[in-house]
Amino acid sequence: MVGKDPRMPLSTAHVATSRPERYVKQLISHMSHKAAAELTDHGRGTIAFRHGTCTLVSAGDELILIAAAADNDAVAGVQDVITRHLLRFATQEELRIDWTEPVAGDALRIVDPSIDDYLRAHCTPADELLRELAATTREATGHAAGMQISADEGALLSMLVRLSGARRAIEIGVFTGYSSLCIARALPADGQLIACDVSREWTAIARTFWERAGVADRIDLRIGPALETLRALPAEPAYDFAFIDADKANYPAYYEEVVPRLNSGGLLVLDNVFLGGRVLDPAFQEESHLAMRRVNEAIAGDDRLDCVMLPVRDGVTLARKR
Ligand SMILES: C[S@@+](CC[C@H](N)C(=O)[O-])C[C@H]1O[C@@H](n2cnc3c(N)ncnc32)[C@H](O)[C@@H]1O
Repeated sequence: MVGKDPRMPLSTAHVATSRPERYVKQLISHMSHKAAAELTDHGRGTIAFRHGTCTLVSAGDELILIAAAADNDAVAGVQDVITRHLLRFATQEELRIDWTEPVAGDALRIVDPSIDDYLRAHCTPADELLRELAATTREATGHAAGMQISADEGALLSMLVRLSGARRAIEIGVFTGYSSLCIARALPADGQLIACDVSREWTAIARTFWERAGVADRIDLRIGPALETLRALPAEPAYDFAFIDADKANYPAYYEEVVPRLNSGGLLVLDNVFLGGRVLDPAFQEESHLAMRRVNEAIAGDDRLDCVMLPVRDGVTLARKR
């Protein structure tokens, strides 16, 4: 992180246009003489100026711009350069470029609190056993209990496993077993979940709840660094569902190991892809931030996968193998 306050305000703009891709290319090509400008294969570009960055995304009939810099004045500088050039390039249409007020990455509200209350009130609620597991986790693990997935995310996992008809699943990051329980219960009786974690202490709680739920025989708990566990599995496609929710710095490696092992039509789910909004804010440069940006970028550009990123809790990516 840089300086005392690591946050960098960022601001976005959606520009309606029939030629977003062309503007991304033009901006990148023009700016590459004055700044570090880079174009990816999938219509996204980034321009790193001395005082800030701008990410450009061609999205259907929209050009999405994300400007970030050290302070509001510097954001305004990035906005100004991009706006002026875009208006100059748009000789055949009149563009409207309205930037949002700058906000720091870790101060973003992913979902409005009222919507959040409303959606929680309209999901199938967690049953008694899941509620007891959440309460036991709070009692036994204190602060760490915040790592547990929420009831609505658990319901989403169960729904996805059932919808995908998955039989064989892998989970990376068990903790006290909430997500494993949601996945395992949604598998058929002869289904199997390989559950990876390093902690014997936390997964001991998980085991008691899996027993009580009657799914312990479907769960194969592997204690040890998950990367080693994954690498020890046969490299061919064999799994229908994978959930990644462990140490963030290893997300790119987990993704690399999981995708080849997924069957065609198999689903990869990743939790915490926003890192509390920090992925958007270039001031955050810890290993976990860099890794999450890298994996988000890689998945979006991966021709083996179709993906959507959902604003569920701290961000959930669904990637289906083609
Ligand atoms: C966010 S918690 C998982 C929460 C869980 N999915 C749930 O629903 O409660 C992350 C877990 O990853 C585990 N973990 C961290 N580093 C790991 C590693 N290198 N290999 C395997 N597990 C790891 C931690 O022990 C912790 O239990």
